Amino acid sequence: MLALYLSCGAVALCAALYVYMRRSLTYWQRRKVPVVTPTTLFGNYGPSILGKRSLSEVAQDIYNEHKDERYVGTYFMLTPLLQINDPDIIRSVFIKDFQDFNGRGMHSQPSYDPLSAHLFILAGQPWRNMRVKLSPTFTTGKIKYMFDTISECANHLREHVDSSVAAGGGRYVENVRELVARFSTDIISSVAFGIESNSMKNPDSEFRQMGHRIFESCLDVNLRHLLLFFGGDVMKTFSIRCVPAAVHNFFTRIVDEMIDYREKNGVERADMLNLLIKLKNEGFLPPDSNDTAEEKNRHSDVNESNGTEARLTKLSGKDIAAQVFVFFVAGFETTSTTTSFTLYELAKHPDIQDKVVAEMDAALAKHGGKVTYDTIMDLPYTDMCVQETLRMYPPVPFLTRQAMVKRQLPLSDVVLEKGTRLMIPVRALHYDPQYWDEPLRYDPQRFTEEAKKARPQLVYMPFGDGPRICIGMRLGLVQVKMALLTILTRARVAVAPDMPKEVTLDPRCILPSPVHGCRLVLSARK
Ligand code: HEM
Repeated sequence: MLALYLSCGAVALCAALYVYMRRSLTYWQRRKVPVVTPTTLFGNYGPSILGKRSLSEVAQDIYNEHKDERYVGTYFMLTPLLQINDPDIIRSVFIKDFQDFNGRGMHSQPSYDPLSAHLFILAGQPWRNMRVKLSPTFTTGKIKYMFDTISECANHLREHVDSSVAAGGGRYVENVRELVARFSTDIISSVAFGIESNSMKNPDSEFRQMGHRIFESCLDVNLRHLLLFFGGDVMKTFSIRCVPAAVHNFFTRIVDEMIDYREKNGVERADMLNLLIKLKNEGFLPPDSNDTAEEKNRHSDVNESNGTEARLTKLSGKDIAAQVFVFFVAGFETTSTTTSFTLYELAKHPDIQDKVVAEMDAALAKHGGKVTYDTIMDLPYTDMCVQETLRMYPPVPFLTRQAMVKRQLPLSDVVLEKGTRLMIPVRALHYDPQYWDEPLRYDPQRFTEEAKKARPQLVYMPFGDGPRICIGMRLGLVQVKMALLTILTRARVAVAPDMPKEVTLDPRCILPSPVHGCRLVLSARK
């Protein structure tokens, strides 16, 4: 009898589960939204969940198959995800109707996971307050203020290239992806934490190890990334943090110690931690004499109107830890990916490399042989190359937004429930032949002022757009150009013979990571 009850119970459970799944997977159909047929267990993201294709490549496949639709309903397992293909709708979501779409749909749980309360994850008023506070940290004036620290890291990179070239008798082979990851780690740990991580000299430095732990492709890390987007309730129920315990403990300990040390010893240093400690003690940062007129205006707007609440609230030690943590996470992998892919493309295109190097030599001659902030700003062609790299290899290949209220999707009659997630397939837009002639070809000329004006808005967004645009964009570009200048003024780059002809991205990594690294031959310049 018991066996009969158990069998009936199991059948009823399976039937209920089946009905629930079928109902979940007809969410878009019921709203008359064009839909990509999902599979029962994984929705439309099976290849990505199974580690066969990256999330952004799946979004790109969906885009290519459905690009006549302005938006298309998909499912991440059972979670509805509306993919937006139309740049006009994207513009409304990012800019015009931003107040209703200001979240990313990620989960912050400060009570047991203080590092998750950072700018990238926060939404609504807490995000707004934090953004108002942190924006003055990234102005031109503040980047100039940190420039000497960046230069010091570049000196270590130069010494490394010089000594390796000399040791190799004039040339050597290096995985530049790892090399520039070490350089970026040194910069971010130095400008954000005020700590010399010394990764250039010691590839196993603690900061470099943490970088590996955060982005390594393993089940633990991949699961946390997915849960951050799609499993807030699971994270809450089981008190799961956004990063493994070792990473959490490292960052919280180090920031506590640094704040304590600086406050006790009255230490001031030209870095972000210094600025954040000011935000902790005074609540706001005064404008800098080196800021542009636009930055100064924005600053006074912020302090006089909507910034009042933000101005009065002071940052806590935990807030500081979360923000420097996100500067590290958002700042090191993005810049090192961009630098290494630019070097790779220049190695494949010697004519473009010649033009870049000639421009660098001319800029150095103009600035008395010194690498200053102005030297870096005097590299317009190099900048076009970097922009083209960011088109072909966007370090953040998809973006998300979340409806903060029940409302219509702009320029449509679809009603979105509060909490609905939107997916913006950045990489797919960057490769659409409708906007980019021969998209597989590396061509910096796409970024002349005329070419940029001729293109529709919001088909190119390596830094996102609107009020949530990357806060570290200018700092990131300075870092990338500094690395390029340091390497290319010492050595010529060519693709190593053992590098495959085409780049294959690791399908298990959330950010683009070439499976075979990026092996280049560096030869002393004549
Ligand atoms: C080439 C380098 C970089 C690229 C391509 C990049 C790209 C991006 C993108 C696409 C976003 C999302 C924007 C959106 O949703 O509209 C973002 C946000 C962000 N980035 Fe960057 N980033 C870079 C460098 C940096 C650096 C150096 C830092 C800090 C040191 C940084 C800190 C952040 C932060 C804190 C956010 C969250 C902003 C917010 O939500 O208000 N990024 N970045």
